[in-house]
Amino acid sequence: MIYNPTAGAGQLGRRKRARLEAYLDLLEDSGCAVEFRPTAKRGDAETFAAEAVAEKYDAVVAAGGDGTIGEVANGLPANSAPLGIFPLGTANVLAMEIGLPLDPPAVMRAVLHGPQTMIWPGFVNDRLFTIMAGVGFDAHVVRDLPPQMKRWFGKASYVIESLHQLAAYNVPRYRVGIDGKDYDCASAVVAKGHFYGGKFICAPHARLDDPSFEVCLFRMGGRIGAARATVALTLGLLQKLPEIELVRGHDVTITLLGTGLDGEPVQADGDIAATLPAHVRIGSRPIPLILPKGSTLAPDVISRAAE
Ligand SMILES: Nc1ncnc2c1ncn2[C@@H]1O[C@H](COP(=O)(O)OP(=O)(O)OP(=O)(O)O)[C@@H](O)[C@H]1O
Repeated sequence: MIYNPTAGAGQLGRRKRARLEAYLDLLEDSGCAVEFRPTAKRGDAETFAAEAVAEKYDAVVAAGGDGTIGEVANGLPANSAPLGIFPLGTANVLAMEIGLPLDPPAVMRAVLHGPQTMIWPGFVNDRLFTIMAGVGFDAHVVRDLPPQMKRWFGKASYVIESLHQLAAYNVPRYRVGIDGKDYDCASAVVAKGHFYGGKFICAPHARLDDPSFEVCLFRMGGRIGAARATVALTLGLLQKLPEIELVRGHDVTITLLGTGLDGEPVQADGDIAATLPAHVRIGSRPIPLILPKGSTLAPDVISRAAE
């Protein structure tokens, strides 16, 4: 189990540590031998995960938020043990995507007995992501959000930073090439999962187990465009906006339109992963992921739905 002690926010963070202790007790009570590796700094999770070969472990569990899961996934070797999740982060989007509840007994049941599926990660340049990558408004929010504010206010810090950005947003535009066809937009989310920033739906058809992306293009720029998209997303009405376009694809290139804004950020799974220009592609091999029983991504549920 690779554990990020800094994941999660303030008061809630302390409660999350209590949850972690409950996980560990339950695992030990059920007879599991757990090797527990807390991270000391950014990047440690990736280093630890590189040792998680299937011959040595039955599972490698990322205990933290989406950033920690992303680091673990980046480090996993080709013959890795399956990846499990103990959600202890601020947003926990991947846990929501697979339908994983947050209470320790349910999480433990999933890790011990849950089905597995293969998920196809994406890459931004050489950085792996599991849920989504984005440029534009959301990448600016992620880049400029002070870590201390995230610790104090948790999810609310994203709302505060979004309002701050809206007040002074100097919007660039991007050229997004999807499988060879170019689009011009003010923001773009290249999605592997359909949830975004919580239980908000951005790319309704994106699936972790599908080796393709659904790209959500935000055509309207400026503060009004960003504000409309933010409000519509939180109300579940994003797809009703005429300026939103969904495009499926496998290979995405993103460049800045115009000049003068060097170092434009690209966020992946809620952390800054690259600066433009960016090439976003599907990984060359899938990752084995442990699911909760009954997850809509579980292979048996999919085949039952197909019947
Ligand atoms: N010991 C550590 N000290 C400081 N930073 C760390 C440490 N271990 C990991 N990190 C970094 O902490 C960052 C945030 O972690 P993570 O995303 O898991 O939590 P979160 O931000 O609270 O959750 P979420 O991404 O679900 O909102 C990661 O980018 C990771 O690189």
